[in-house]
Amino acid sequence: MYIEELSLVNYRNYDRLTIHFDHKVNVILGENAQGKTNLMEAIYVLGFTKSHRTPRDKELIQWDAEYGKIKGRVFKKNRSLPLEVIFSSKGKKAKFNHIEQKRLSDYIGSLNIVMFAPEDLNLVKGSPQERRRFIDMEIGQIEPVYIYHLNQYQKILKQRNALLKDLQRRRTKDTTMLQIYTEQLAEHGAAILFRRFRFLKKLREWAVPIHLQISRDQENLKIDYLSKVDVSESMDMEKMRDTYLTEFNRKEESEIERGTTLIGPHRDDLVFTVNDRNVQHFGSQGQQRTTALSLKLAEIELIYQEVGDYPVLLLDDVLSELDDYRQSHLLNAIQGKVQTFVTTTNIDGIAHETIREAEIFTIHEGKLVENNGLDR
Ligand SMILES: Nc1ncnc2c1ncn2[C@@H]1O[C@H](COP(=O)(O)OP(=O)(O)OP(=O)(O)O)[C@@H](O)[C@H]1O
Repeated sequence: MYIEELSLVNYRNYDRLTIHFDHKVNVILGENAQGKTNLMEAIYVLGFTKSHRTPRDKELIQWDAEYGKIKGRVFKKNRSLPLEVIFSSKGKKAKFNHIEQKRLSDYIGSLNIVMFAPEDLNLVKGSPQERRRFIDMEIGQIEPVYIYHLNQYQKILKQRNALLKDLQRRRTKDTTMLQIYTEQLAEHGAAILFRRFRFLKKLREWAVPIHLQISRDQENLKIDYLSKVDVSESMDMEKMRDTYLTEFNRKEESEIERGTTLIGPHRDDLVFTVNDRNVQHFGSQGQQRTTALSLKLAEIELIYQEVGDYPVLLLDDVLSELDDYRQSHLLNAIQGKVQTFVTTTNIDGIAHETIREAEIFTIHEGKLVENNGLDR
């Protein structure tokens, strides 16, 4: 799939902008703080209806404007489809093929995106929350029902934690309501966990050989799921739910004492091992970067396998962070098959032929000042 056209109205530092993109590689060139990342973010938001940089949608609307709009035309499966996401003080709306989607989970998946930004290089080293976010976003766009379970889970978790705090304060023994929340949490928790295991199994199939190749046959990558509950990939969803229920019952007293939910997918993590050493704690920066790159490349292939179309790839300021070898591995892997957007302040630092053939858009203060691409 690829984006044919993008229009912005009152989005961040863009008043109005319409761009027609090349279906291969597009370079967004500009000095610092001109709006390169804002443009990448807009594409990301068109796919996910939320930003990768902020949880606050209000920040996406241009200062002093009433609303902000992103419109795009995506070519996939031989059709050109209009997408639209609008933000205002009343909330956000997402339209697919001119029809407003009631639930955002019905919209997500319309445009598949893989983003690789400098902060992703910290995926291995960063907090468990970052790794959970990574799997959640990826599963969500392949299987939107996952988003429904995640949203439900978060809602119930909040209510359950409030109740646990209340029980802690009141020191009551009546846990009828807690039981109801526990059952609901176990149900959605198992739906999440089951899909995470399934996703990881497929991710490994791609990421392990890619990692071996990038490391010139030197590094064996392992990806494990870390849970506080004794669950395994071979369990079915029902068994996972029962395991959660048993564990919640066992932990009930300590949960009330602590006033919070102690187990569940919101506490889980991923562990990356290279040649039997934990990369997070013992990996070199190079190994951590190779791991992040292998995961991103694996994601691209996995989306192709699952949805039958390559996603759009956003490389925000990341190429210059990779050494020449990793840079050309990445660009060789996507060459000719994945529509790619690259931001940079200086194109000279990227020698690869893919970039030399790219369409180049120069951005200055939220305006497209030059489009000197293929017809240079
Ligand atoms: N809601 C908003 N309304 C108007 N302008 C905004 C808004 N949010 C951010 N900006 C402006 O957008 C600009 C930053 O753009 P962006 O983050 O895309 O920079 P960039 O071109 O990627 O630069 P760098 O290379 O430094 O990352 C800043 O000038 C900032 O003031």
